[in-house]
Amino acid sequence: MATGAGKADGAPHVPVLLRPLLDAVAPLSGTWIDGTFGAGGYSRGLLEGGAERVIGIDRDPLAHRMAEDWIKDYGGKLELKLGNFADMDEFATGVEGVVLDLGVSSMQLDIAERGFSFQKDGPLDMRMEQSGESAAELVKRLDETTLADVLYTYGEERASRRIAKAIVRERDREPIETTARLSQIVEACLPRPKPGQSHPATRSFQALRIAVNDEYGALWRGLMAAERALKPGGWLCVVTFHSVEDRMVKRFLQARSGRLGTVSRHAPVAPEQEAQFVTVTRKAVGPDEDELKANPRARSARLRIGRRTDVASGEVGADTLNMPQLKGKK
Ligand SMILES: C[S@@+](CC[C@H](N)C(=O)[O-])C[C@H]1O[C@@H](n2cnc3c(N)ncnc32)[C@H](O)[C@@H]1O
Repeated sequence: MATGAGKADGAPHVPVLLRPLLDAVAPLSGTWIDGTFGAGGYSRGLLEGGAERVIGIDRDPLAHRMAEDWIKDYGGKLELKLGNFADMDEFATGVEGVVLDLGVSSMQLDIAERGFSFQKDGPLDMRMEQSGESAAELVKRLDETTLADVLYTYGEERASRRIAKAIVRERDREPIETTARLSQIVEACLPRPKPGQSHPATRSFQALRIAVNDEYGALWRGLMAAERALKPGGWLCVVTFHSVEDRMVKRFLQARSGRLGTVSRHAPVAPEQEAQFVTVTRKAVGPDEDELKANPRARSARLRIGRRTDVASGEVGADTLNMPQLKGKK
């Protein structure tokens, strides 16, 4: 079996929380959708664990190029589709399971030209699909208030207004076109981090990446698409890397398992509804000590799993999921 999967010019992508996921859904069988193929770590884990077929989806053409060499080793058992997991039920329905391992891969972060990382100087790009509006164009186009809202809502950046003001001031002097320049502008707005704290630009880069790739919109539509794609008894497994995403998945599973509770303390309790899912993980599963030692990137990862019932699907509103909405955006 080829072993080169997942290597770009840096370290290979190490799959996060794969072991607890495989243990929770064992014994594996049938067809699975891996909606975030990346370096194919989950797809290989599923097939080697007993799944009969895996349909991998990735919106980044890089993931496809990097899989070319080794994917044929799996014969027809592993198929890779270029697309968004928000449309996964167009690729397959009646599946045994869906896995989503959200965010970006190490390969994407490691290539400076992709512009995802504040640790590598490159063009301010951040587009997973390598098409559409780049982060540099977004930073150029948005007005100060909307920029601040993006940083606050998508990155939970409390200094959002200060940073947005600095971005607007600096872009008037000279367009902000590189990751290093944006990183310096953000750093200058924030106190120096204490040991163990994350880099000051982490939240701003996360926010812009989420906006550029409409990641929350894709997650919301992807959860509903998974509901349509799964057969009764099928597994929905989602790994998230920050609290806003984790809350969306939690709310989705709560809402769809008839355990919505109160939306806020001012809202009435939602009426019981027929459950489309049974929640398997009441609490999100995080990495254990061994995984943390081996892979520090796993630090913020959280796994949630639900199991599909045989009740027909319906729409889930963005407000039901507490999906972050930018102010003034319909
Ligand atoms: C964290 S990596 C997945 C790594 C993978 N589980 C592995 O073990 O190699 C996330 C991948 O999902 C892709 N991705 C993110 N959002 C997506 C979406 N909405 N549709 C399709 N692919 C997406 C990214 O391009 C990236 O390659």
